[in-house]
Amino acid sequence: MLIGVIADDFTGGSDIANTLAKGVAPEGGLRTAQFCGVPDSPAPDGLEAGVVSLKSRSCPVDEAVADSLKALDWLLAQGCEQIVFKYCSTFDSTDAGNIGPVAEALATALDQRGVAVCPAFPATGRTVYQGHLFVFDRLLSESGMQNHPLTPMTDPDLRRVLSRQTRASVGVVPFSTVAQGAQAIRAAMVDDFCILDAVSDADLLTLGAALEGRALVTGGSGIALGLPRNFIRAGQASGGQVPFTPVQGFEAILAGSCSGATRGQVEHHARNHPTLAIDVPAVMAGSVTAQTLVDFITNHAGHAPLAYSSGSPDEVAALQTRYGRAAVAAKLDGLFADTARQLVAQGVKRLVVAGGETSGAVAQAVSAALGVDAMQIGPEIDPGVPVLSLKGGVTLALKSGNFGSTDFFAKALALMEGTA
Ligand SMILES: Nc1ncnc2c1ncn2[C@@H]1O[C@H](COP(=O)(O)OP(=O)(O)OP(=O)(O)O)[C@@H](O)[C@H]1O
Ligand SMILES: O=C(O)[C@@H](O)C(=O)CO
Repeated sequence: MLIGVIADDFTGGSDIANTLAKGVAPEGGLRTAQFCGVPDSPAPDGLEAGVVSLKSRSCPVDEAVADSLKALDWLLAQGCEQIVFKYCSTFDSTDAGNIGPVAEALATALDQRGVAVCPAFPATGRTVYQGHLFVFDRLLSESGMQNHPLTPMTDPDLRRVLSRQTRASVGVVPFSTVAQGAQAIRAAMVDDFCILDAVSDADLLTLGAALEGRALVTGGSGIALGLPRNFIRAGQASGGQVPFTPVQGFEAILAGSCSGATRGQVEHHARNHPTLAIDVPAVMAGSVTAQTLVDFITNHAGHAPLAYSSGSPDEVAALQTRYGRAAVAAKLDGLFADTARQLVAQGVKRLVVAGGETSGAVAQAVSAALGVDAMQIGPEIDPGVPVLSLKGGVTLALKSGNFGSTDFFAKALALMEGTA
């Protein structure tokens, strides 16, 4: 392996695996697989990039650092020459972490300064200008992310946000420097951490060239856009993916994301498909369980059934006040994981999941049930979301909360069975 990624959640892992597998013309991408957690055996032969997906975005800082360092050790043991720490394109974190402490631990372990920090992902509207993060035409803090259930983002100034999470120096390489090209960018990367402006894919390709040979890079999936070609041009990689085989069979959609995009997708899907709105107080009381969801799904197999907990910011806030933020999240993650486990036992073939935490819980349950940790990267459903193929003819789609078009759920299921 040449590029090794440590992703702080599973949808983010899928997102960057998709970028690395696709690459850009004319070189194309790298042979890439996504792993559920840190594997305890070597990677399959022939891979050029590997993405270790962790659930380290919202866990305690010490755990996030320890898991990330373990992932680093495994990736280095697979021969990786460049490590990417992948976090959310909306920089999801709190003043306690986990982006700063994890980035700092990785930089120390790899003895790196001048480490790139760039969450830009222009294809989904995330751009960085003068060190400030935008989602389409809004600053991050006015984009809806200020209401996120676990990591509310109320400050769009990434230098300030990251400085609250680390003692290291944080600087900005502004757009005017990025526009001057790779050499100017490299010369300007003098701080411990350097927030890199990028407003287009062309900027990301310039950054990719500037980051050639760096042992550590951090960012959203966009920062990986220009990295495969460095290895392909140097003759170290040849690229090309394992062809995707569509699968038929019973299907389910599970949504735990409360983001605006997911709630729009839920509303759209509910117009023409069987839909179960999960009663969260009943889940907390134990009267709605995984069995409730599985019964609903199996009763509606063949009609794209959706079970969702997604609620509005007011509903989420009320539930968190009543039960505690962590308690609701843990209960719902457990519910979705148990549901996925039972669905695998019943032979589910196509499973679409919305939300990073939710996807982590589900993907871990599915991979454990199937006894696999490597997932092959299939066709892209929407920017940042590929179909994943697992052993046993099971396909997964792990959708970041805010990604995907309104008809994402039906589109994903159709692509999995080759009818899109
Ligand atoms: N109705 C609800 N009330 C309170 N919390 C909820 C509710 N529904 C889901 N949650 C919790 O909110 C969190 C949503 O996070 P998740 O990462 O799955 O989605 P997201 O943040 O929109 O996605 P992403 O991380 O990809 O942007 C989960 O921990 C989930 O358990
Ligand atoms: O970068 C993003 O926005 C996504 O890959 C993600 O990490 C959301 O969970």
